[in-house]
Amino acid sequence: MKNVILLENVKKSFGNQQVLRGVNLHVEPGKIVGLIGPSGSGKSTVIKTTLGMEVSDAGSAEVFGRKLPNRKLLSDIGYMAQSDALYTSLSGYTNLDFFASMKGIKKQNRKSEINRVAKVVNLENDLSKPVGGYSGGMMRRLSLAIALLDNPQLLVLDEPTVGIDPALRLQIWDELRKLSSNGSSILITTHVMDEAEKVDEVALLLEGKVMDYDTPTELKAKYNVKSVEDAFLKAEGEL
Ligand SMILES: Nc1ncnc2c1ncn2[C@@H]1O[C@H](COP(=O)(O)OP(=O)(O)OP(=O)(O)O)[C@@H](O)[C@H]1O
Repeated sequence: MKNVILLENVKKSFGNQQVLRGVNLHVEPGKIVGLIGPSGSGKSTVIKTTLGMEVSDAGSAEVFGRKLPNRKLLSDIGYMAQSDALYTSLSGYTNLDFFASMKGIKKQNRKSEINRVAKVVNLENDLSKPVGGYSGGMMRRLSLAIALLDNPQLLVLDEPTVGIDPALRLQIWDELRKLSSNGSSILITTHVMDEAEKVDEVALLLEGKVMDYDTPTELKAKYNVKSVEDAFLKAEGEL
């Protein structure tokens, strides 16, 4: 399979606001693709139409060569939404255990897998606490740990590092890189521009389209700037 994600000419309006005006995007196996764009440009909408959570008005969206939603494929995808979908009255451990069982991880393997993902996000000492008492950053970390369960073939992460300290961010990026070197693909949205330097390909979402798609190095060369942030600003016409 050439592309794990393939979006062709995807269009989406909400009422009379056209948010996506013909989005083309692909994610190849083992690649980390960063989707960046101004607030409100439609990054989450791209993700939701990819995963079949929003129905597009036109165009096609395929994951692993299939249209979503598709129950069978869902267990191969780790998705982290922008807002946390957690059971706040339950402990971190029980949340992880619930999602681990949803993903079909066998009971005898769950404990070690839960401890592994909790360690990646530094939550191993907070697992017995109820999630309702977690800080915002801790909830983001727990959501990310849930997405990482069972080393999915595809990770789709919507702003995963908001509210996460720089040191832990580095640790998380190490884990994402490890996953991708083992063949997993990752589509990630971010506002943190130094994270956009770490991806394999950057997709610039502007005016409802992917205006540019290239490696960070090529993008910087093309716009003759020193950072992805400046390339982004130049593409936006702000530099
Ligand atoms: N379900 C919906 N109903 C109506 N409007 C929506 C809906 N979902 C998104 N929108 C609108 O579509 C636009 C794009 O939203 P989206 O959340 O995709 O942007 P984003 O690039 O992810 O933004 P941010 O970076 O701020 O998270 C916004 O103007 C938003 O108000």
